[in-house]
Amino acid sequence: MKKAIILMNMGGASNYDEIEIFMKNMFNDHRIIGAPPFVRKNLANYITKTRLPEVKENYEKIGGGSPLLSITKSFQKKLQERIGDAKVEIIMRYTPPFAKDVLKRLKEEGIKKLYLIPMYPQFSTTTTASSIEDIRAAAKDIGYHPTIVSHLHYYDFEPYLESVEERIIEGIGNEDPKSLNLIFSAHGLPVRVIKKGDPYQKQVEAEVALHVERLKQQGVEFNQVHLAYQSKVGPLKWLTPSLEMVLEEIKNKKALIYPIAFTIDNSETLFELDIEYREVAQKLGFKTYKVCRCPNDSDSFVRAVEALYRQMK
Ligand SMILES: C=CC1=C(C)c2cc3[nH]c(cc4nc(cc5[nH]c(cc1n2)c(C)c5CCC(=O)O)C(CCC(=O)O)=C4C)c(C)c3C=C
Ligand SMILES: [Fe+2]
Ligand SMILES: [Fe+2]
Repeated sequence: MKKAIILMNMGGASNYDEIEIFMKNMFNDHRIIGAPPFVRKNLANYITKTRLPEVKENYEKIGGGSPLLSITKSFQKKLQERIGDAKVEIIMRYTPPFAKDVLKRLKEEGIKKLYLIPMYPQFSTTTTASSIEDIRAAAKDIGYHPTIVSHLHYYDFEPYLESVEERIIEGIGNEDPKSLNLIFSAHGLPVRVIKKGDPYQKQVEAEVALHVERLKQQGVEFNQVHLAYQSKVGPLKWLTPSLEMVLEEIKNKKALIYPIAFTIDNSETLFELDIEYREVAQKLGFKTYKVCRCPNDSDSFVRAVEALYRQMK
């Protein structure tokens, strides 16, 4: 039977033209903004218009676009080299490649089964659920009825944890870990979303605990370990403590940041963490401020996703 693995992610603006597309699509997603469709459409246009100039400037500082798609393509190529019995495809939620276009092609190619794998380790209704819904709706729209199986999360999957710890150890470099404060920085979410039952925060916390324990077993202990939330937008109350709050409370002024909600580097890691929060840390007098890379297209992460696929029935 002809099969395809679908790597699902949010998307990122690869160039200036895609910034508006990304923002409009994101703010029109009912999983992101829970207002009725008409209100959401107007709100999406308003937020996009007001945020656009600032967001454009931010992307300029990381070379004019998000690296999310290009790194994902490299990951796709490496995964495809290891997988002979299925095609590996990418579907982004807010920027191309869109679900409808990819699925039309797969329908024509006679692909009968889809294995959906999120590039998000923790499940959230705002990310993984939104992508799965989008793919199911697009398939229905074009009259395509493959068997669909989905992986919902892998925050506790050993091969994935290993690929993260490899990056943390790489980030430590020549420093003594006991002199560093490790901050796991997770993309924030409105508290309202968590109160409705979204398991994201619980899964992030559980993953942090697993890393602390596993790193200790590898002889890697830090001065302190923290969990913080980044990327707040809009007036709602979001998860705390924010990364800024945590940086303010650290006494030894030496921080190593690990972006725990992403597997692929993007504007939130390259711009927000590596540029914006670095400036905050410098103002606060940090002597060390390092941001770990995401697993990206590392062999260990490619092997982890291959292992996830092999578990799917
Ligand atoms: C407005 C609400 C938002 C929610 C809820 C949200 C959840 C969420 N997002 C990611 C991953 C990514 N977000 C990225 C960018 C981004 N996210 C929001 C807003 C929400 N995200 C905005 C407005 C933006 C654009 C940048 C900005 O204006 O700050 C990206 C980066 C894409 C790129 O360009 O490289 C990623 C990745 C997760 C994991 C998540 C919930 C758990
Ligand atoms: Fe986001
Ligand atoms: Fe952000």
